[in-house]
Amino acid sequence: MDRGVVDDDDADGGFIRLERVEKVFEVRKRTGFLRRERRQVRAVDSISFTVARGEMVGYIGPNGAGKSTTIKMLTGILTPSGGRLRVAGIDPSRERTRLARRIGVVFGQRTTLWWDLPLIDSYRLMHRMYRIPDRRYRENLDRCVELLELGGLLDVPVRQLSLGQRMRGDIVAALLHDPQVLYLDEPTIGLDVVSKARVRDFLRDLNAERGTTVLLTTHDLQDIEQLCSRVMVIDQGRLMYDGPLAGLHEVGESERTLVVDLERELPPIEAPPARVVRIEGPRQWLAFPASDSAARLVAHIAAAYPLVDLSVREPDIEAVIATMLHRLEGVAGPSSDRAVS
Ligand SMILES: Nc1ncnc2c1ncn2[C@@H]1O[C@H](COP(=O)(O)OP(=O)(O)OP(=O)(O)O)[C@@H](O)[C@H]1O
Repeated sequence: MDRGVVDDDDADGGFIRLERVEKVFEVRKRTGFLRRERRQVRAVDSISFTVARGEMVGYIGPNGAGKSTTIKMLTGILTPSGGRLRVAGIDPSRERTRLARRIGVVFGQRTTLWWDLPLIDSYRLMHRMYRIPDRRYRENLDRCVELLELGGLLDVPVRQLSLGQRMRGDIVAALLHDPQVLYLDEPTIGLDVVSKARVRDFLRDLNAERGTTVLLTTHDLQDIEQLCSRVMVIDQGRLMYDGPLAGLHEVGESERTLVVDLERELPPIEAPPARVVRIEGPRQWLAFPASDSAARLVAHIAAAYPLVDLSVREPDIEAVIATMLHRLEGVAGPSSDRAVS
């Protein structure tokens, strides 16, 4: 890192700001009986971006792309090997404790709650650990518990909670100290449809009411679609795309699928640009560009065909990214960052 000064909060246009940030890991690999080879893994490779205060941004990419490494640098757990990084004007690895008061982190696959304690005891411990003023703690707790419908679960030990309940419990824990930034790593993984909707509604309200800046890592495109106006795609440590989700669908040529149940077996539905890709009795599957409106297509089919039911299936995030990367490589070689605006 070049210097250790503390800037004002987003005085120069970014609440979260990365300039050519790198993280290189040294790994030793056994290559023979007593021989080990040293190798460098460039987990994050010269990434630059800014996130404005109050933005909700998706941060996605294939496994091993460098997402967690970025988040760990943003929380101060890891120190960058190069470049410059600031969150709310703070250099995370130098002032981790000061930063901790301003950020909240939720890891979908892990919990920050005490496994054997009732939920409320974990919150009480956090109240003390973060030295949250009593009134603020009470207000935040009451509000989060009400909105996430955890009232009846506060006395239940964490290990007895369902995954969805535990996840909501973790989100409350991350918000008790009123953080300005929230990092969410797979916050809806493994949740049922109702729990996913509840978590997404809550995050949307939090962002609208408090202006909390959110960086979201997910494998669920609907998380991005419903929460983020902007998405960044990282691959092999490099930023490959930064823009709206619709643009990612375009560059990834992704398609959604409309599953239509008709009253009876009929010839293939005609609704261009959608095309029928499968028919089984009265059920037909239609693929259409993911950047197109599903509502228009549904209205057209509903007006022209005898419908019983229909549903929309989202494209798989990995498939969208794979197509996008393939196209970019085809255009300008693997190190292209052309899509980054
Ligand atoms: N502590 C470490 N030591 C050595 N290599 C590491 C370490 N942490 C991560 N890596 C390597 O850095 C690269 C990026 O890993 P990272 O965990 O950031 O990816 P990710 O995008 O979060 O992946 P996933 O979606 O699987 O969680 C991978 O090649 C990984 O093996």
